[in-house]
Amino acid sequence: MERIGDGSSADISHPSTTEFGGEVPSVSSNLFLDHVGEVVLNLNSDGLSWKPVGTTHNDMSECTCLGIKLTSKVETKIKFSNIYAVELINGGLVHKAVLPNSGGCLLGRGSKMYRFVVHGVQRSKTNCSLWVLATCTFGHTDLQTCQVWINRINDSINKEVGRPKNLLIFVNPLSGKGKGRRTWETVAPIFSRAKVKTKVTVTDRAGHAFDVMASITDEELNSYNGVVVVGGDGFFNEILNGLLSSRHKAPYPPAPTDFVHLAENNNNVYDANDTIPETPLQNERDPLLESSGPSRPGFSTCRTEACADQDSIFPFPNENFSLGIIPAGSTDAIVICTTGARDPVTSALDIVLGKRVCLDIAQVVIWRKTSSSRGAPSVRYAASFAGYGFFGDVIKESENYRWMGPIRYDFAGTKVFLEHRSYEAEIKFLEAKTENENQIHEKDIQRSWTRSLWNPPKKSRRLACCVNCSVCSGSIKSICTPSEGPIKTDDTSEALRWLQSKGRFLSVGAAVISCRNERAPDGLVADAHLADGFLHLVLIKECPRALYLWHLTQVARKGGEPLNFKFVEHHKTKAFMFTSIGDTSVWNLDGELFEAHQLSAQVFQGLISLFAVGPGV
Ligand SMILES: Nc1ncnc2c1ncn2[C@@H]1O[C@H](COP(=O)(O)OP(=O)(O)OP(=O)(O)O)[C@@H](O)[C@H]1O
Repeated sequence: MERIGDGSSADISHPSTTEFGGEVPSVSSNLFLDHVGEVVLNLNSDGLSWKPVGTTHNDMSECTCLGIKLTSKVETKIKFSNIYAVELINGGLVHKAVLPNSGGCLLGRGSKMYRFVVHGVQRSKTNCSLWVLATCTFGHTDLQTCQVWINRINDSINKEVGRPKNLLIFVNPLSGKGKGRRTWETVAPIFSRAKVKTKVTVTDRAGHAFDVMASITDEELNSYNGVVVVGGDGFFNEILNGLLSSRHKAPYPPAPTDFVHLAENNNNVYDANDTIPETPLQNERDPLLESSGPSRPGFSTCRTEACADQDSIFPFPNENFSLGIIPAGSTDAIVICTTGARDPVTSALDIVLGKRVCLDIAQVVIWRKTSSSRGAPSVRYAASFAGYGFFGDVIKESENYRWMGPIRYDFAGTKVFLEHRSYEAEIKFLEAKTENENQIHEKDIQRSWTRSLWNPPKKSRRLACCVNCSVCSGSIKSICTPSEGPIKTDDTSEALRWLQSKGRFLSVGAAVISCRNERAPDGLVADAHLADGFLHLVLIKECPRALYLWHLTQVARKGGEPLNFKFVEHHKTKAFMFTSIGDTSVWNLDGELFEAHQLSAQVFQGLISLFAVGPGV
């Protein structure tokens, strides 16, 4: 064991074992810990541990430190994986111990010390999804001793893999009733403390971030470890599309054999198995989006020449590049699904600590905006949800009440619910391996449900996504494995079979993830996972308003069973094609609106890496 210090502090004992699995500590010295007194601080390969001089472990169970009450001896250690910064602070007094029996010599009044702060995190005691900051101030009369400790700790945390060093940040100042900038100011010190370089862009219009992401060269993008969005789901969607639109090369989603798309202007026949063309697909502006800003794009594409000419050096998935979200929006479903909380500090800490999960992404191809349009197809990406009918109408209506802030969704939702509109459509979807099993299971439940309306149905088997989710990690071996998609139509080993649902629908939804949010605590589809490689189609057939209300109340209830109704179909699928018949609603993609008379969608498993740990249960 190596000792740091000039011997001015009290003698240290030489523990033969430590808190870390019996390993002998490599470094140890006596320091003064704020609010505790003199401690023996040990550093070994896992982290730091400390013990007040002259106390036993049992005494430690009552000690107060880190600005919080420590309730057990296990909290007298912190792993390097939970430390994000260490810094020297101005000399000053180290406060006396709060424990009368902390032992050792306490500093007398007026004794000056050099001090350094270890910035760490720990899980909240009341909500296991939340990180709380845990700071620990150590002092010593010798500056050199402090400096050696700082260097040692820094060396160790620099060895932690996957921590970002350089990030591109986009702040939407208008998110969630104008709280984007304030949210960034709250968490910015975490990034500077962790010595993460940030290039911050506060957007000045809708589409600004999309333009930057679409036009930035791959070379410049590669100089960053990721892009962090300070805003809501819609803003994240904008950046996701800016990132992928010009870089993600993949065929269109598979389509039923009878599908042909003839584009009028150039007589091009688009085959669903074509790779998406490199040239801009569509430069029309989406009239639905006009009201939101003067130059908001319909997410066509705006690649600059500089970018268009080069071969992509930006693979997906990309283990060196992750997206991050610091929630500041009105819904923040993606953050809630990926962190289990809606807390800017937790998200910022996940980012600086380099925690990552893989995220499925849906590619949506709009073949026809209206029944008569014959333009070339255009492509968008979604991270959480694509919804039509009720979901589209609510977002469209809510745009008129943006000034209300998040409450606009409740207001618009009530209005649209009372109108009770349904839309005729045909949905063809690929049969998933488990589909038969699901259908049988769901039919059983539906039968029992309709037989006895007053008895609650048997709970369906649910396996919600969680931290270290076995479904997601079973599907994706590591974040650097290539994604499974696209789905191949010529895959003879397992013939693709198309199933169909046709009729009048109150809504058609495809959830990529569970879409948990404050109005739907289990999400729209409770057992949709972050990276299960499936789209979860939820088709709500026309039904009496009272039953639809019943369904909605189940969505809004923790432990509710919104899928267990006769008029609700739930299908896990890899791809689907939607065609409207007659009147059309609008589509809502991660909260963003667009028109589509006909579209197809497929999922890319684990396409994106996101700074998060997954939801606590
Ligand atoms: N400076 C800006 N001015 C106007 N609109 C902007 C600006 N920057 C981004 N936007 C657009 O604002 C829209 C909504 O943003 P965001 O998703 O952050 O907030 P929200 O709608 O309040 O939250 P949520 O999507 O979670 O419901 C996005 O589509 C984004 O393109």
